[in-house]
Parts: sequence; structure tokens; C-alpha cells
Amino acid sequence: MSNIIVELKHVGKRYGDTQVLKDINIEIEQGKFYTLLGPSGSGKTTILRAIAGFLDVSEGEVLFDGKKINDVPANQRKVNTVFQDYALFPHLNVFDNVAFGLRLHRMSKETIQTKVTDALKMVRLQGYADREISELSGGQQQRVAIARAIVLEPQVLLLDEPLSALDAKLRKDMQYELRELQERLGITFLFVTHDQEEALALSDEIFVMNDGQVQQSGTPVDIYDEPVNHFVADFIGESNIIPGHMIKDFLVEFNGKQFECADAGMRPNEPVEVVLRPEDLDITAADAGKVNVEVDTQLFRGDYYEIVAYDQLQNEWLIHSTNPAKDGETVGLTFDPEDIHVMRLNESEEEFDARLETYEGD
Ligand SMILES: Nc1ncnc2c1ncn2[C@@H]1O[C@H](COP(=O)(O)OP(=O)(O)OP(=O)(O)O)[C@@H](O)[C@H]1O
Repeated sequence: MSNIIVELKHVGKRYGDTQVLKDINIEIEQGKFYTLLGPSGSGKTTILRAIAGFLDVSEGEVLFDGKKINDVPANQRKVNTVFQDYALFPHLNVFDNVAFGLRLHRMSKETIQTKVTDALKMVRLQGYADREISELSGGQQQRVAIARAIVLEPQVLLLDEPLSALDAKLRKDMQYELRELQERLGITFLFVTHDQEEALALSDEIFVMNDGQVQQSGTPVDIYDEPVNHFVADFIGESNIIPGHMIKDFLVEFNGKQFECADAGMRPNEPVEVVLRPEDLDITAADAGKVNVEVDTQLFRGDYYEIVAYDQLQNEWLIHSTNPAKDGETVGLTFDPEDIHVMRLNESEEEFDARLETYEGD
């Protein structure tokens, strides 16, 4: 039996002449933590709204448990949403906020009491039932919003940037709590964020969005190590993206030199982009490394120095180093062949996967 709970098939959304979602194909399995990650306006919230039933899609199918739900009203879908601003009722106390949906379903007093108590325990707010919403911190309000959503036992919980209003410290604490809660409840979370660190830390699987399209989907490690295009490489983590040419399989040219690499499957002499992560570069003496660069500036980041340098072709290189360098000094950079990730220009995710499969095991 398929484990897929939510599926979008060729989903598009238009507002007038503007296409805000283009051919979205997404499969969401039961019990996992998924993230829609992308910059503002990339279409993340629109996807959530399409799944929740708050908007009609212009093209394609939305399926829940294998059944098309395009025409099922929002209140009959087995999903719940936690909104960015929490949307709590300010005139109701914590208990009544959480009980609201249960009362709409006309449950008995005893059942409501038990379910609300359990939900508040789940989000560690036992003892807060009688508090007014205005007497809660941002993080506590956040938890009430989650309790209100999970009390209805949805199979899928949609979370639209639920941590964005919190300060950095609380946000980090809540990230741990959310992940732990998802594991404890065993339900599917579909989480929206524009914060790549948050997405990498929390998710089983990430959909990277840009311009109404899914650019890449995969585990955090896949997406970080094997970005399929310039947008993903640039958006996820920090990268050096250097223009070059693929000479032949496992040999790439950039910065006027040839380097062994782990990539294959491109045309001989095909123009490519080479991705090297700042933490994969080591500094050595000038002429002793693979590329010479001149140090321009550096910033102390606590556990490393972030160094900006330029090569002879004026490509910018970002280097993370435990040791400082001197401004204006020429140094050598070393890196391993497997740290070089070669990207084809404008390759789609499908083409990338097909190419990877052909060469897997080589
Ligand atoms: N009702 C609407 N009418 C017209 N355009 C809309 C409407 N709702 C959303 N859009 C547009 O659709 C695009 C995608 O919006 P969406 O809210 O899904 O992006 P997002 O990735 O969630 O962004 P953010 O992180 O800023 O919330 C945006 O360009 C937005 O302006």
C-alpha cells in the first residue's frame, strides 16, 4: 500500500495573467517532516493554501490519500493549518482557544476536557488553561496555536512560517520542540520557511521553491551536497560558484586549470558551473595549492574566519578557515576532487536525476 498521503499533480495557479504556481508535482508521505523552502513570493503559501482548500487551483489535481480533493471544502479536509500570526482568539483563554474546533464538532464536555488537557500537555502548556492570550509570551502563543491545530488530530499539519515572529534564541528552542513534537505525534508536517538553516535542521525532505516552481526536492544532505542548479546552490548554504568547462567525464576545467572531479555525463567541453563550499577549502602557501587567490577581507565569525579572496580571473572565493589570513596576501587553496560539484547550466531536476543514475556506482 502506498504511504503517500498528499499529492499534487501538475498543479498550477494563475491570478489574472500571472502564473504564481507552475506545474507543481509533489508527493508527501505519512509521518514525515517536509519543508517548502524558498524566497518571498516563490509560491510556498500558495501551495499550503491549495492543500488546505483555501484556494482553487487553476490546473492539476490535489489528492489526499489517493482521492482527488479539488472540490472538497476546507473544513472537510483532514489537514489543519498553523498560521504565521497564530490567528488565536484574543478574547478567549487558552483552554477555549484549543477547545474551539472540538466544540464546532459538538463533542461532549468530558471528551473536550480530556482532549484539550492532552493537547496542552503535548506542547508543554499544562497549567496554562485559564490564562488569557495577552498574558502569554510569543513562544507560548505559538504553542497554543499548535495545540489548537493538533487537538483535532489531523493527518497532516500545515505550518506557515510559524516561527518567524520569535526572537533568535526562542526560535531555535521551538525548532527542537517542533521536530520532537512531529516525531511524538507521528503525523505529517508540511512546514513553510524562507530560512535555509531552519529547513536543513528540521526536515526529512525539502522542496526548494523559486518563481512558482519546485527547483529541487530531496533530503537536506542531498540538496546541500548536490544542488541541481545555480539557484539552489546559491540559496542553500554558502557557495563559491565558478564558471568552467567539463573536459570529459571526471575532469573539469576552471580558473585556467584542469581538475579531477566526481561528476560525469556531460558533453565534452560543455560549459558548466562548479560549486565549492567555503568549508571544503583549505588555505596553504601561495603556489602550493590548486588555485592561488588574493585575500581581500575577512570577518571573525566566532568558530571560524570568513575570508573573501579573488583569483586571477577575478572570481570571488569565500573561505571558512580556523586561522586568520592577512589582507592583500596571496595564498593557495586546496580541495578534494569529491568537494568539486559540477552543475550543468539550466539542467532540470529530472535530467539531473537521470544523469546521476547513469553514473551511480562508477
Ligand atoms: N490573491 C492574490 N492575488 C494576486 N497575486 C497573489 C495573490 N496571492 C498571492 N499572490 C502572488 O503569488 C505569488 C506567490 O505568493 P506566496 O504567498 O505563495 O509566496 P510565498 O513564497 O509564500 O511568499 P512569503 O514568504 O512572502 O509568504 C506572489 O508573487 C504573490 O504576490
